[in-house]
Amino acid sequence: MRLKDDNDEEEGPKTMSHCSIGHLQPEKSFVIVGYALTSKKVESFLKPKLEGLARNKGILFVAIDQNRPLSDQGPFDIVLHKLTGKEWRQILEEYRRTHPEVTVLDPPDAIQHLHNRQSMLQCVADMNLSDTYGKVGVPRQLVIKRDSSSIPDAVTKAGLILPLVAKPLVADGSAKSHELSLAYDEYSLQKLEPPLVLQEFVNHGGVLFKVYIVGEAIKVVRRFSLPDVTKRELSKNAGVFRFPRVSCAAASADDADLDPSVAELPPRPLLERLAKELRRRLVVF
Ligand SMILES: Nc1ncnc2c1ncn2[C@@H]1O[C@H](COP(=O)(O)OP(=O)(O)OP(=O)(O)O)[C@@H](O)[C@H]1O
Ligand SMILES: O=P(O)(O)O[C@H]1[C@H](OP(=O)(O)O)[C@@H](OP(=O)(O)O)[C@@H](O)[C@@H](O)[C@@H]1OP(=O)(O)O
Repeated sequence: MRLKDDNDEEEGPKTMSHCSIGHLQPEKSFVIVGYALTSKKVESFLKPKLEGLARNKGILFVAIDQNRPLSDQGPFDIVLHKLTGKEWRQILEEYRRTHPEVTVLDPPDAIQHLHNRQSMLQCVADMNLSDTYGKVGVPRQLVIKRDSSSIPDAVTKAGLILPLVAKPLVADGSAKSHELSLAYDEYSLQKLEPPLVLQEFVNHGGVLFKVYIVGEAIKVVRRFSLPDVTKRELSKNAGVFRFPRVSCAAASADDADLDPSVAELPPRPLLERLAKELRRRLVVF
């Protein structure tokens, strides 16, 4: 896309935020990324450093005004969004229909199943990667749609082993969807609020890896996580413990002096296969 300056009559004024059109070279081609994100996400993601780096590579971020029709804004090469809700979904679908030349990251249909913790893991569970570089699996889990009094029985029938991590079924990015609990005993399970997913707690040495994938690029970061639960702790603890967001950006363990047995990053070939397979199955960019 060619972005000219403000006086260009052909293209009309651009809605620009976080960048000043006056600084642009009139004849330079820019990729224009319209973004629709929560203010929290703008703060954590659209850092001046990222914007500067992007601009040097010919990429401009432009805020989408959610109070104005999307078609009146732009033109965009890419629409980057992380908003949920039926109304926004319809706006994007309509925009995709009328602007097939614009890449929407990601199309609402493609990410719908990621808003539910059961369906989001299904394609991982369905994957049958050979065990050449390490195993890929999901914790054993059970979905409870309603009736908290039925949980202890359902857990016994499913043969799940305590402790269990309880996660809201809906994963829509809201603070509520991040409210996780750890249940140590069967009786306390009735205190949980469906709809939820119950997962067996998997000891993992108090460290986890977050894997970010963009195209062929794979970036792994190390984060502190929940500590292992020992048999002794399990026998002396009871009840449900709510835990705040663990493994967030502030919990980086990239530079921590860790035992090599937990610090070692997952093998690259495994991540590459996983990335390829997930992209194929999820049909996302
Ligand atoms: N089955 C489990 N066994 C042990 N720890 C778990 C389990 N599930 C989640 N955790 C812990 O809870 C944290 C949050 O889990 P969640 O499933 O919400 O991950 P997430 O979706 O990757 O989180 P985020 O939205 O922050 O990226 C994990 O980082 C991990 O520390
Ligand atoms: O809060 P941050 O900006 O850091 O981003 C977090 C992001 O929240 P947001 O996109 O809603 O803001 C989360 O998305 P939802 O599960 O809520 O959809 C999830 O992707 C986390 O892994 C991200 O943490 P990070 O991996 O970057 O540490």
